[in-house]
Amino acid sequence: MSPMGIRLSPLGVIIFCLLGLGVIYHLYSGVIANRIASFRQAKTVDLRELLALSVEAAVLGGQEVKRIREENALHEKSKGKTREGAKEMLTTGDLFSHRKMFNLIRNTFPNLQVNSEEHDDASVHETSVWNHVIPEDIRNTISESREVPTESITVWIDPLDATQEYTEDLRQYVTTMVCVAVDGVPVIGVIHKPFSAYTAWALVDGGSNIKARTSYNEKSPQIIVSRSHAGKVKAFAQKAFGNDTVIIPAGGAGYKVLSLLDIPDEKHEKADVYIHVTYIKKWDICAGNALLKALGGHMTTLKGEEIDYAGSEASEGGLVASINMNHKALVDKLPNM
Ligand SMILES: Nc1ncnc2c1ncn2[C@@H]1O[C@H](COP(=O)(O)O)[C@@H](OP(=O)(O)O)[C@H]1O
Ligand SMILES: [Mg+2]
Ligand SMILES: [Mg+2]
Ligand SMILES: [Mg+2]
Repeated sequence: MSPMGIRLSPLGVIIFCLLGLGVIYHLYSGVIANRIASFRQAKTVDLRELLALSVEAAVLGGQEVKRIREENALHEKSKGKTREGAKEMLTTGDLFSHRKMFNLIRNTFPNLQVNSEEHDDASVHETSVWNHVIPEDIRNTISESREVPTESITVWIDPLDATQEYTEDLRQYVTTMVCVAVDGVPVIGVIHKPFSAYTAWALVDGGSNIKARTSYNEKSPQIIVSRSHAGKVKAFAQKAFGNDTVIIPAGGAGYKVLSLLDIPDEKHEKADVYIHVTYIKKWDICAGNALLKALGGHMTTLKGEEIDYAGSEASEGGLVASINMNHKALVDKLPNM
């Protein structure tokens, strides 16, 4: 007899414990499975998968950008001012594209550090997850997977580049962009043009679906610059390359990088060098930097320093981008800011 007068059968105790464990397992099996899955995928990510996911995210974001423009439902507002005092615009296109792009990437790889230009205060539940199907063009170009530690990755998203031009209905300048940096070095770049359904992608030391043009004018380069955040870039370029230098003002950092490459679009302007002299953010330039790097080109600060795509969003020191020319000689021609 037990002290309480109740006799405990050992078999009964065992059955009771097993039942208890069963109930606990039933209640928490989902949680446990998720923990195991996230522990497994916490360690490494395949860059080829991440490239395919980045393309998918840029395309899906682009669909939102296009839809909102076509419905004329931009609801534009100012979210602040740049250091130089220009209005920083936010539209429904930026926000809806952000929701698609950010959530698709985070739902697929919950442990990745993803930095988007936009934020979603409404925290809308967007549950889409990538289907892990790598498109044929990527599989044909990049035959192997490449695993890297998850903790070394920073993803930069620009859900809508050239928002100013988007509000002015200058659709050709608009892009969506995804960039993946490993230890701060840009390795994946995706620039998507929603209004012409064109996507450029590249994985450094892996492959790309875009090439450099066959020739560039190194002596008297045509310089592509910002049209809405120009600062003193025109005088800067003329000081370096002479008063007759052809300056092409254009919207969007993504658009300007593509203008240096061999893009199959007659209407997309062509330039030899891209220069920006005001402050800019890493989501604006990382994808272009990765694309150029993959094709043998360069994007640096105006002093020729590499840009570190880890840490804060700020990129000080302006930028100069070129391909198939002597980048160091180009930097040496630039005046001191
Ligand atoms: N001085 C500045 N401060 C903050 N953002 C800047 C900037 N100059 C350019 N940008 C951003 O860089 C992108 C390209 O600019 P531009 O078209 O003038 O060349 C734009 O991105 P978003 O449209 O994504 O905001 C723009 O907002
Ligand atoms: Mg913006
Ligand atoms: Mg941008
Ligand atoms: Mg943007």
